[in-house]
Amino acid sequence: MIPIDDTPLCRDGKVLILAYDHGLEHGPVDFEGVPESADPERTFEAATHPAVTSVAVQKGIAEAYYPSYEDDVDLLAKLNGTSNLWMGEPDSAVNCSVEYAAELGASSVGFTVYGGSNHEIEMVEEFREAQEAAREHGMAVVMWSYPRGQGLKNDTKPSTISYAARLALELGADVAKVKHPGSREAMEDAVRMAGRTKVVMSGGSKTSDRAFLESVKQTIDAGGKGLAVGRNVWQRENPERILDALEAVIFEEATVDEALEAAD
Ligand SMILES: O=P(O)(O)OC[C@H]1O[C@](O)(COP(=O)(O)O)[C@@H](O)[C@@H]1O
Repeated sequence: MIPIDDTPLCRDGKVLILAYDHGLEHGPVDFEGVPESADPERTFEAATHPAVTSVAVQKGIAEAYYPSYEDDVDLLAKLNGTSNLWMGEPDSAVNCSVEYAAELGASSVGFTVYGGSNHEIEMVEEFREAQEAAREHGMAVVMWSYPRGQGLKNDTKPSTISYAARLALELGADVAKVKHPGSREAMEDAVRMAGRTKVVMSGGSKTSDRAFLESVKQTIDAGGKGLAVGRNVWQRENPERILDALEAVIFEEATVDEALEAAD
């Protein structure tokens, strides 16, 4: 574990990762509601908001767009990913090395592990290689810890999320990105299981401002350290407005009402 509070991934010990790997993970369907969102520059612009600690993208987007933003935005390079065209048991191809992520200017790396998948063994072995290489480069490691597979029917069950958080600690991640398990108590248990690994909530599909901010608030109140979010920011017509509200909830201990007021 490295002292990630001293890295750009954190601000005051908290984390707000703006994720934009959906073009690979879900495909163009995610850009349909707000067609401008297909342009990566729009998300890089949003990532210049002071609430955002890092932007998480795949190698190709980093190569093509990050050079114009490297002075203003911190880069988290996602090292693996799968398209929605893949119909097999959950798996994720490693498409970028830690060495290349460092060359691209990333200060941290992200890696998906599908615990419980029939491919868990290989994924964990690939994670080991990435985690140890990241240590050599002093880069923080964020695990997208998403238990899923044919044996797992409910991937947001509290016990599953606690296990996801624990997997991240056991395998050496600095940050565990997990789905919201449905209540503050369940998130508290996940935070407890993660020990010194910071827990951040995964944003999920777009919901109302209030519902989304309430889940983030629950995460912070449960001891979580922030959020890794995509659709709930850039699928909005005005990403800046929700980022203002997120800044209030995550970094300023605001209530949801106060945050909504601050954003208006
Ligand atoms: O849970 P799913 O549908 O596989 O979503 C994976 C996507 O969710 C994220 O982990 C977080 O983004 P969202 O906030 O949009 O859910 C992305 O990095 C990734 O592309």
